[in-house]
Amino acid sequence: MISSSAAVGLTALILVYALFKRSTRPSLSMIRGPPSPSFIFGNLLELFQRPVGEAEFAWQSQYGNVVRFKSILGGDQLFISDAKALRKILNIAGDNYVKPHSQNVLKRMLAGKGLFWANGEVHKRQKSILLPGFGSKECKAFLPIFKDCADSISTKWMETIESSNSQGVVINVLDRLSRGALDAMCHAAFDVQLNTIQDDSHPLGRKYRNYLLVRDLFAVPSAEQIFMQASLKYIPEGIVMWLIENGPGSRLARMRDVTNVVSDLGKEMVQERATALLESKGDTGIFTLLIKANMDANAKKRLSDEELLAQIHTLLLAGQESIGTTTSFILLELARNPKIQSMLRDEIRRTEATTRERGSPHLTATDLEAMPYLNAVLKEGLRFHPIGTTSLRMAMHDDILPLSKPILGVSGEMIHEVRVSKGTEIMISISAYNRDKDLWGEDAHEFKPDRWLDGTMDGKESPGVGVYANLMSFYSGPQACIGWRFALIELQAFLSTLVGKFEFAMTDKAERIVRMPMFVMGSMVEGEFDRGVQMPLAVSLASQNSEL
Ligand code: HEM
Repeated sequence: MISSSAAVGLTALILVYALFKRSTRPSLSMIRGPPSPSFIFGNLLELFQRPVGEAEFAWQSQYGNVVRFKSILGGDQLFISDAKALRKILNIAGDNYVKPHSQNVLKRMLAGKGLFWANGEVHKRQKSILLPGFGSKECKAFLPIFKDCADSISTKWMETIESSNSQGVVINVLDRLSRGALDAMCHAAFDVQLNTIQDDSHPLGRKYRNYLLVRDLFAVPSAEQIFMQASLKYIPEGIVMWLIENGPGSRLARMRDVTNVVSDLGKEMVQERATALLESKGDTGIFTLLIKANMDANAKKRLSDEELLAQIHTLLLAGQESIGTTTSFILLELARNPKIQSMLRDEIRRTEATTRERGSPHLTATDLEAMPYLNAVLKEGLRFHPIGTTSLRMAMHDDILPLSKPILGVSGEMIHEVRVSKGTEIMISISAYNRDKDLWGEDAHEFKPDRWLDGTMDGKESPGVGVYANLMSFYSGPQACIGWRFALIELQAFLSTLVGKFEFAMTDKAERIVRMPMFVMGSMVEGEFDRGVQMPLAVSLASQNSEL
């Protein structure tokens, strides 16, 4: 156990080192930003203990898309949501902006030395191995798997409604959606059928579900936890990793526990399947790509054993949390906006009817792609509720960031470009970019799928960031989400199936949903934070005739 005097000593060392480092770094003092309520915590408590967007949107509205705020011990950090600056950081000069080790140690602990963690050449090698598995054709081929998972979720919800003997029932929709996303990921990428939708007994299902989000891991961190997390940058990576791997505390123990379960499953899958997969010719399945790279004779293309397990872990983590949470936030918006929900259901029913007429049992990927309202709802959901809300990057060299729109400096002068010096940490705000009124309109803070259909978005100059619909939700540049096509098809399958069959309405608890910043954004009910993440909606069978 680490004694309290050792903790005090470590904190004192951090303090001295942080103050020394700060005095040697050129300041960003020309840039305006919010007053810091505390020298120790800076503005971090506003960002990490309050709902997502509360501080960010207020800063964006008052200071613009580049804001200086305080991290711990008076250190300056930049908060950026300006499209041109983001393009420079992520697309043009990506090699200069790396994931800082304060974040990377956690990512390494959560998912090993995989894509989430990797920087530079290691990242390029790892990504080039996996990319062929995430092409458009490859992802479309997963549609039957996604559809099966959506049908299984429907069956479970149907059983709950029938057993309640009432028209509708309150269901925490996030639960089965997360299980469905985990099952879909395992089946599509690794050909393993967990069936956690039906049965909660699989160890991975039980341990993994909502792993990142539950209260004992990342939800609503205490001030001390926020301080420790921010101070990791002042401690060498090796020491931090040792502390994470050996340190006391229930959060660390839980993280280690889950990592062990995933590693065991990964090793089992590799042992069982490696020989058969290696013999398969021309197979670009995700697991095959990983196994073949692990055996590659060329060291420059090889994936080590440790990296192979890390990719499995990374994909399970990324594929599950993201889809379950995004779908449940979109269902929340549909419950808040019955007219939008009804219009979407009408489009689903019309398309299903056409599909039946041509003798096809299910909507195909082409059908889903051709549904304007479904895709408008999806884009708006991703814009409004991007589950990865921020991402940290650190400048390796001095640089100049161009701006789409000048900002007012502290002395009243207009600033057209921002000078960043080596070591500057940048908080990329995905959520603020996605609400920038210059890009999305004066009603950017409204959930309005019509903006994608009524010409509002036409004729606007492309901001040049993002991989889908100019949104930052899947990030941008070489480190953008590898699974974005996979995610879109899965979201289309989940939404079209579930909204076609069920009607979603608000509940008292749903009125109290707040979006809390965790590793990814989570939905919690005000007054019930001790219950972790949830999305309690009233679910009933949708009437067969829903035309408005
Ligand atoms: C709605 C769904 C999803 C959203 C909004 C989303 C969002 C993101 C974001 C914002 C990042 C960048 C994180 C950062 O560097 O700070 C990212 C990276 C990543 N995502 Fe997703 N994601 C989604 C679904 C998926 C799925 C389904 C998979 C896997 C099948 C996946 C795999 C990954 C991986 C491996 C990375 C790391 C990529 C790299 O560093 O090159 N994601 N995702």
